[in-house]
Amino acid sequence: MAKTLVEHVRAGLDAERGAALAELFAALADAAKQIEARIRTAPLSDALGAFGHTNVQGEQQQKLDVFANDAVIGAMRALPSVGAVVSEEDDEPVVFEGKPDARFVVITDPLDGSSNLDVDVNVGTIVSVQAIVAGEDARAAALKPGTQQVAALYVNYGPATMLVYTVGKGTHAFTLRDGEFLLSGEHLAMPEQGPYYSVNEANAADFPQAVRSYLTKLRDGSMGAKYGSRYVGSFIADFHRTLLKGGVFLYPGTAKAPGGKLRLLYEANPLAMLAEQAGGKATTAGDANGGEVRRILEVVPTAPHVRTTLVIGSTAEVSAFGDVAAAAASQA
Ligand SMILES: O=P(O)(O)OC[C@H]1O[C@](O)(COP(=O)(O)O)[C@@H](O)[C@@H]1O
Ligand SMILES: [Mg+2]
Ligand SMILES: [Mg+2]
Repeated sequence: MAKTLVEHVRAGLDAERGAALAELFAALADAAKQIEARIRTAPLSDALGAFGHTNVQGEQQQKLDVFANDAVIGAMRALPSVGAVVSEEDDEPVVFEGKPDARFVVITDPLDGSSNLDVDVNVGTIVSVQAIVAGEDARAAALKPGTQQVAALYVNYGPATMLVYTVGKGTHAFTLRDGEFLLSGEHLAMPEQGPYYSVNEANAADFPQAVRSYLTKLRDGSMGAKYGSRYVGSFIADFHRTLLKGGVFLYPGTAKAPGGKLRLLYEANPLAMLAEQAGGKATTAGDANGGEVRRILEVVPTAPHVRTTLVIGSTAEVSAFGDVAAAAASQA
């Protein structure tokens, strides 16, 4: 009989911590089941389309962004252990008063891949968990580097609904069946080198020279293999494939977003932790002059919605990017 999510989390940790995180994951899984049910029948209801409000990112919120946000916040509000939620959809942290035993701040992208919602393509939910250290307010607790994450998880609403998590003891996958997330992949190992690169090449003209040289290297076979290209446009879907098959996903700086598009706290950090726990790697993509490439998890966040450039995936490809960027910087 396949292990349930709660059983697996409890089994991997000491009793006290296991119980607290199992309770948190069970509540997140319940929120994910609500979101999954809404997405699955969305074309039959009025669940699709714009909500008619612009969020702190300047993006048109989709109705399902708001639904997913309410589902996650609602589930966290009910838990004594969660002091606040930092969400892509809310300008400021949502702080829950009157919780003396609060020990976690939950940081979330309630619905990732919103541009794909109306066309029935994979979307996801992303969560990072930071501890609230005594005397810290929610915002300070959230603005810690990714190395201090207590846990990270995502849900991929695809042909199957899958939940992938880490608490720093490997990366594990679960599949939803009959209302239960059941273990379907334990201690996932990202291949050291993979067949695909994934980037929005429509922005290629704006990419820093180092990124353009790197993409040429992936295309011309000088990495010892000729790569295929895959880009879904939902970070979760592109990451999930990279986790299972290997390769690399990049979101470098562009003219529109020189500092990158993806958000450090609730997109890059949790997936970087999951990647590293599966033997992969995640770095920034440097700046316009190929400048310093840094381990994502060591970047100190300056604000809840700060963006970052990103290169994430198999060690061979991500390390090769670091080498290309270093060479470009030495010539600059
Ligand atoms: O359309 P672009 O510029 O390639 O951006 C796609 C990226 O934007 C995102 O949709 C941003 O995430 P949200 O949908 O949560 O805002 C990522 O999922 C995806 O990787
Ligand atoms: Mg997102
Ligand atoms: Mg989102």
